[in-house]
Amino acid sequence: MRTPIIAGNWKMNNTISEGLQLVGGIKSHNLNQDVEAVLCVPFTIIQDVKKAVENTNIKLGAQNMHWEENGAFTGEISPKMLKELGVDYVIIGHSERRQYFNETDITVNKKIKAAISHDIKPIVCVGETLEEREANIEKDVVKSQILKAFEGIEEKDLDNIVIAYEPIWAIGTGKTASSDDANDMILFIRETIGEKYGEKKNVIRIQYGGSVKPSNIKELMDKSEIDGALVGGASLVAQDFVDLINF
Ligand SMILES: O=C(CO)COP(=O)(O)O
Repeated sequence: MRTPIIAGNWKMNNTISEGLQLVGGIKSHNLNQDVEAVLCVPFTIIQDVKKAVENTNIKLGAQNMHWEENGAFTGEISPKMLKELGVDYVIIGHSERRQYFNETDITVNKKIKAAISHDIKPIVCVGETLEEREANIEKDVVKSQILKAFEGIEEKDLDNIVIAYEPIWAIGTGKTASSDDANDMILFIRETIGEKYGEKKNVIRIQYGGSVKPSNIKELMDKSEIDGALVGGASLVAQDFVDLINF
């Protein structure tokens, strides 16, 4: 049985005061304890959100990190720094980072390895563009992203890795992949993991992301292969995030 995991990706939103107000709104509700709830917040708020979620089951995540522990990498944040802040999860290879900040399959792979070696759980993002889907190559694209991301990753680490399938055309557009299409791709990702790791494919958790909201979460979560959601816009509204966790 895989524990459902619903993670909010705040992206570049919320000052400290705005973020604390949002967390306060979320905490004022009862949350389904059978669902793992994660907040992936900007670096500037991590310490404050960490304090705010003490004594709750809400987990803390970052949205990116460098793979080195320290060094001459101006503007970067290292896994060691995140670990000291008590971060549980880190999003790796989000499509916005691949698109705007030159994230590649090679850096994604290095970051996954660095996260694991620092005991931070990576949420590894994959997904195709609209052009790739229209050209019917979406599965080739996603398979290639998965195989490159997992290069050199050991079987024992799969318990601590989450994959997020986020079709780029569904992010922030209001267009959700149909629950059948999302389930179909996530099954394909699971089979790809199975080709490399055998039965371990059944333990790795795979989320769907892209315009997930309270009105479509249940249909997605009812699907056999979908273990959770990575949520942008709807995670910025306390009531919506609570409704997602309590789907
Ligand atoms: O990119 C996403 C989460 O990482 C999805 O964003 P939206 O939920 O706003 O479409």
